[in-house]
Amino acid sequence: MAEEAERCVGVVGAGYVGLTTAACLAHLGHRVRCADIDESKVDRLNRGEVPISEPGLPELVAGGLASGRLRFTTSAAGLRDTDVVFVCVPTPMGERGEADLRALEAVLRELGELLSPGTVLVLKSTVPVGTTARVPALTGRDDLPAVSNPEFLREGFAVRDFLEPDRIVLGGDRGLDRVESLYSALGAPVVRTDPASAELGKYACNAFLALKLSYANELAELCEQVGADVRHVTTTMGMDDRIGPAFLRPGPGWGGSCLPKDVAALRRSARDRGMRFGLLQAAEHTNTGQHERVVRKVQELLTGSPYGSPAGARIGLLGLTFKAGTDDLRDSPALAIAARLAERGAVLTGYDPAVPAAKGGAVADVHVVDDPLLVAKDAAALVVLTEWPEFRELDWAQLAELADRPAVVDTRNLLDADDLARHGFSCRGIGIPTR
Ligand SMILES: NC(=O)c1ccc[n+]([C@@H]2O[C@H](COP(=O)([O-])OP(=O)(O)OC[C@H]3O[C@@H](n4cnc5c(N)ncnc54)[C@H](O)[C@@H]3O)[C@@H](O)[C@H]2O)c1
Ligand SMILES: O=c1ccn([C@@H]2O[C@H](COP(=O)(O)OP(=O)(O)O[C@H]3O[C@H](CO)[C@@H](O)[C@H](O)[C@H]3O)[C@@H](O)[C@H]2O)c(=O)[nH]1
Repeated sequence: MAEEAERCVGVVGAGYVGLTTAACLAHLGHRVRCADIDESKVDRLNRGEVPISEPGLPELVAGGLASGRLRFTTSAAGLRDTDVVFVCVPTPMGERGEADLRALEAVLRELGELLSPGTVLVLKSTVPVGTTARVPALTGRDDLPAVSNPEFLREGFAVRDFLEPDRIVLGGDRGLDRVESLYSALGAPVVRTDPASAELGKYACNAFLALKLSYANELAELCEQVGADVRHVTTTMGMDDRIGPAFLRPGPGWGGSCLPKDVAALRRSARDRGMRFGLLQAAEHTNTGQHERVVRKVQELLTGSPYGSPAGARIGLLGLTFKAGTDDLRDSPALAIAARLAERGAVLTGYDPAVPAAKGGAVADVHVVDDPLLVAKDAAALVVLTEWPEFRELDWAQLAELADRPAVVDTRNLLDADDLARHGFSCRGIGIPTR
């Protein structure tokens, strides 16, 4: 990388966003110092061990450490001589749906005490409108330009999305050139705007994705009522350029560490300003209803069997993470559905390729195993909750033999229902004709 590209950049938070930002900026030739309060995480990272599952990230971290361009520290003081600092700490859902900004505010107060005049403070965490404008008050400094630079990466594609973004959004009035120059090698389109529009733009995207998904899930329900196939309906929709094919796959409901909390925070922001934003409320309502619809499908499969209901029935769960390609369990619909089944007395065994049994303690209500065959053993029903492609390749003949009853609810429409029927499985998908 050219010598002039080398800048000293600070990153606070070494999670999905912070670690990806730090490793990718080092890859682009910048000198990066990344701080996190989690000592064991920092130790592991300095040894080149990446604690999250993201394709390409271990290689970038190793490369950054080897070149000396990337270093991890537990102390924000390690960021003293940086010239731009990206804040990437969590902004989880608070008790009333609002974004909990305590970690972010603590970091800003700390940075206010140590940064050199002129250091640009970049908020990459997802924050409600008005947060960037509060940076001078929170740092106690008016010589630190503040820029809103929301992040749009998806888990499982973090490195790719960072290095090939659809757009880079920068909101602020000072320091924008310096931040933009860090990304110049990417050649991505840049939206320059005011901080409020940048902050709201991020929520607007996630909320729109959630609306699209709830729409697809409601359509799927109607398809079942009228005998249509939601896959054909959404193909028809997706071929319209104005709609597009993405985010139309029905499923067990939308989850993950971002969509649910961001929809709730946007709704809260609207409510605080006297606006109801009923569309968001409807999308959330549909989403919790979707968990219940899956439980109902399991119940239907058990009706007429000796079990009659989930009470006391062994139910096997295939997939626990909120989507395939990640090991993240935060706000996973699979776990919400597991909780509802457990409430009705089901005995749950679960398998997920990204969740080793050793980590199974983190999954309430579910006995996590390392072998999908164990999930099927004596099961009254199986439920596919995450769209891991390897589930298609399972030996379904053997699963049928192991199960007490060959019955499956496929919430991702992942499996080949004809193939399953050949092995004697009765199968219920979402919004598709029943086998
Ligand atoms: N995960 C995603 O896909 C994604 C994508 C876009 C935006 N975001 C947003 O980015 C932000 C971070 O999300 P994430 O998923 O990377 O979080 P994360 O939980 O994966 O990581 C956050 C990191 O910050 C550290 N941290 C917490 N408090 C700290 C402090 N006071 N000082 C230093 N470090 C601290 C934690 O130890 C952790 O390592 C959130 O606002 C989120 O909404 C997340
Ligand atoms: O057709 C689809 C697509 C997605 N999902 C579900 O929707 C949820 C969210 O998926 P995805 O958006 O891929 O997950 P994240 O990695 O959380 O990414 C979202 O949240 C991030 C954090 O804000 C943003 O940066 C990303 O742009 C945004 O896509 C998951 O439960 C998916 O299973 C479906 O059910 N059907």
